[in-house]
Amino acid sequence: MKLAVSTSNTFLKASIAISGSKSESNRLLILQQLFKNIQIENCSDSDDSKHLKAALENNEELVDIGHAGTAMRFLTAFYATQVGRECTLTGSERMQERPIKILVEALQSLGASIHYDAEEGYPPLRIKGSKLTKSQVQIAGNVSSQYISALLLIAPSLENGLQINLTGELTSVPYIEMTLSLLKQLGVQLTFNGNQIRVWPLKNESPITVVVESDWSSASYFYSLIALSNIGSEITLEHYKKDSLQGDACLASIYENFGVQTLFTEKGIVLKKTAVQLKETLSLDLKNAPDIAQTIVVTCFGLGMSCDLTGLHTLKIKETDRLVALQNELTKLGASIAITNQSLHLKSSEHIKENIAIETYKDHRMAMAFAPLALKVPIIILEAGVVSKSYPNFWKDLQQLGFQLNQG
Ligand SMILES: O=C(O)C1=C[C@@H](OP(=O)(O)O)[C@@H](O)[C@H](O)C1
Ligand SMILES: C=C(OP(=O)(O)O)C(=O)O
Repeated sequence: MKLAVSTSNTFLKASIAISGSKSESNRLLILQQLFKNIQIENCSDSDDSKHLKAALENNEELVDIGHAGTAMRFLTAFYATQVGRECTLTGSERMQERPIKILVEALQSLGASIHYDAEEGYPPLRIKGSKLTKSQVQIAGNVSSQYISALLLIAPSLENGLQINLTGELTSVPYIEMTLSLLKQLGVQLTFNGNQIRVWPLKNESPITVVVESDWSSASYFYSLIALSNIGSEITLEHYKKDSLQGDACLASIYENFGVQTLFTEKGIVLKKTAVQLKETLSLDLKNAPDIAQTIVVTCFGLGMSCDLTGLHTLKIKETDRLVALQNELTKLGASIAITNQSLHLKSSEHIKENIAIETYKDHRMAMAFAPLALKVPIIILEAGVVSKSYPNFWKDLQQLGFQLNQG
């Protein structure tokens, strides 16, 4: 689906309810399967969560989780512990290019039976569930935190718990902390000191209802919309809170640089556009919040600001190589941009080219990050349906803000 996106209304006012965090939901779905006593409210309506739910509900031999990175990593660990279960776990073409060796080797060192069906180090995986009796493992922490969360999710179900020794400089740490916080909410005992995490087996499984906070990564597109809109614009986003488990809640302070104020209310957050003196260059290290990098670069471009973003080393192994994708598409719009393997440097530019067709590379965040530019110039988003990976209602919610969407 090709969408021409435009609007003549740069003064925004709306109230929007985004569904639950995909990251929290996917952790809870795995934990619910392991411990049965968990009720989940405001679960994510993302394709990724739907794929994970379907995989957990069906006992099929071939499990295909599409583009869902967390589902791939979390299910690898989960199936490895399910005695009597044997399956092949695979995903989309891109998923088969996203590395998983670090996690597989860690699980194998614990005694898991996992084999590669095609290329070593990548899905599809042939997994035979077994009882893991070892309780110490070493794993690199500098490639993807999802490998560590995958181990943490199964840890309380292991007979002797698990001690994880992390090597290298940790990346995406808030996601590890999110996993630990959810385990603590279930009553799991654990410690996280320096590069060592210890998790004890869960003994008392008392019933618990967890209400998932709405998704902050999805909220980023509304931060960008407000940043690019007129002073006085205001959007309410429901079901957000100040003491979030999601690292992307750092948006609230980052977007102050663009004149976006965040007010925490009973209902959620209210984003308001206020007057601000923009910095010439915004410099940020995003190793703790990689999923909002695309949103931030596009906001800077839309406001004619330059930016230097670092800590982006994980972007190359996500839904697409996001550094290359950003460079290609922003260049088409007239930007001057340079990338390295872990950073991005955008020069300020005064002009944005109109009616440019943005490729989305099967990456939901490319579509959603570029859409707010429609406040400045009409823009075309190719394969716009990709948004459903994390935010199926994105286009509908954008229409609520008065945007015109024409299918071509
Ligand atoms: O654990 C999670 O829920 C996630 C961790 C991050 O991945 P990395 O740790 O690979 O950076 C993030 O980019 C992804 O969208 C979700
Ligand atoms: C990287 C992402 O997801 P995953 O790694 O779970 O596919 C994302 O949602 O931006």
